[in-house]
Amino acid sequence: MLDLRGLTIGTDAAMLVGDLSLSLPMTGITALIGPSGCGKSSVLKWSAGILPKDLDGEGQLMLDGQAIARPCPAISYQPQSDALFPWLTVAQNAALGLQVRGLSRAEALNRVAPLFSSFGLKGTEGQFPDQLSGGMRQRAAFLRTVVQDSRYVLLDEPFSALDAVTRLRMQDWLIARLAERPRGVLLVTHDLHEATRLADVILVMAGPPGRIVAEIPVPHPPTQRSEAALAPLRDELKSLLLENAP
Ligand SMILES: Nc1ncnc2c1ncn2[C@@H]1O[C@H](COP(=O)(O)OP(=O)(O)OP(=O)(O)O)[C@@H](O)[C@H]1O
Repeated sequence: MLDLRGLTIGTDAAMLVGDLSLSLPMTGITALIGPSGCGKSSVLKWSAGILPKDLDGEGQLMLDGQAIARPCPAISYQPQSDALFPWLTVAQNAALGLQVRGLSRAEALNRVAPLFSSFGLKGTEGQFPDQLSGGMRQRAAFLRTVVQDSRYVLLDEPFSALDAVTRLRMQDWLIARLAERPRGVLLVTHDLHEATRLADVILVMAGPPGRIVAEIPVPHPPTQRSEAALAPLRDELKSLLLENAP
């Protein structure tokens, strides 16, 4: 279990996140939803240890009950944009997270090479990011994130730039990858269909200052969810978001 306790983030002038706590189980997806600017990305960035220098963050991160320092190898983070470097090939981009963690370039490239096929990227190894479709870029970014084999993954709106069909395919693809290798995922999204389709638990944030106002378990396992069955939950989430709107 990954526990975030008493997180407060602010600038000299304003509190952006106020005394926020959340728990991430070892497996399954926890969605974090809330209005723009309530602090979702800042919570992820602080947890990943990359909060911008002009923000102050105070809080505790606990892994299986032990306080841990950030950044922590057990946690990987995928920022809002796919953040692929245009001057590196897809393989070099995918290997980058491992290099940051201390592997040589050759070792890192060897580690990612066998994964291209299951990530739907076979044949793209030597291409550059701008030669890929949006869905392929997201998969390349996701490959870079998960190849680090961290137990927890923080995903900031990973599918928001994709068209509706590609988004649905990528959601199914994410479920399949997590079934192969279970991890605890914290997924920031603005899309209530995506949250109810993928998540086991939905955390609703309000703010500023950012805080969690509801924690809602999603009924049925992801493979047994129909649009109709999830409609009342989406209505509940909409009401919560509107009630707590700034
Ligand atoms: N580096 C920064 N310096 C000062 N204020 C910042 C900085 N980064 C973010 N903020 C402010 O912190 C608040 C929370 O931003 P954050 O990006 O975490 O929100 P969010 O909920 O993820 O928004 P969105 O859904 O639009 O991505 C916003 O008011 C934003 O303007």
